Amino acid sequence: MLLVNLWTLHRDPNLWVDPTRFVPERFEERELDSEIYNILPFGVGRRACPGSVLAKRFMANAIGSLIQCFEWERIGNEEINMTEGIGLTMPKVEPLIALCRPRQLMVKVLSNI
Ligand code: HEM
Repeated sequence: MLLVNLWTLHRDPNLWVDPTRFVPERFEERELDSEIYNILPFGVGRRACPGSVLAKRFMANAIGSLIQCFEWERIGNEEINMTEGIGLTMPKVEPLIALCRPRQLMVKVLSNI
């Protein structure tokens, strides 16, 4: 069995400028499905994730809905500690606590669900 270390690949300073900085703009210029093998969130080849198309669509919908339907605020002003904890889903050592409230336009919609 061959396991590819995606964690290291996605943080390799030879492949990424300032790899641990959150810079979503770095993906603007290209498609994730391109032939460039320095980002493989869904694996590659015959055993690659069969749910990748669903996941990408769903993520855009989920994040879009969270932003469209709710106002988000941080609690506190201190810098967010991004240190990674141990676990399969990469938890943060310090959980991020945020406050959300439905946007005025959404109160009626959400109270009917
Ligand atoms: C953000 C969401 C997701 C990520 C990052 C992700 C990532 C991955 C990765 C890295 C693999 C291993 C690929 C390999 O072995 O090279 C995998 C396998 C798999 N994923 Fe996903 N996945 C996601 C969502 C989904 C969804 C929504 C489904 C199903 C609806 C799904 C179903 C599967 C299955 C069945 C496999 C095993 C494929 C095999 O071993 O042949 N995944 N996924």
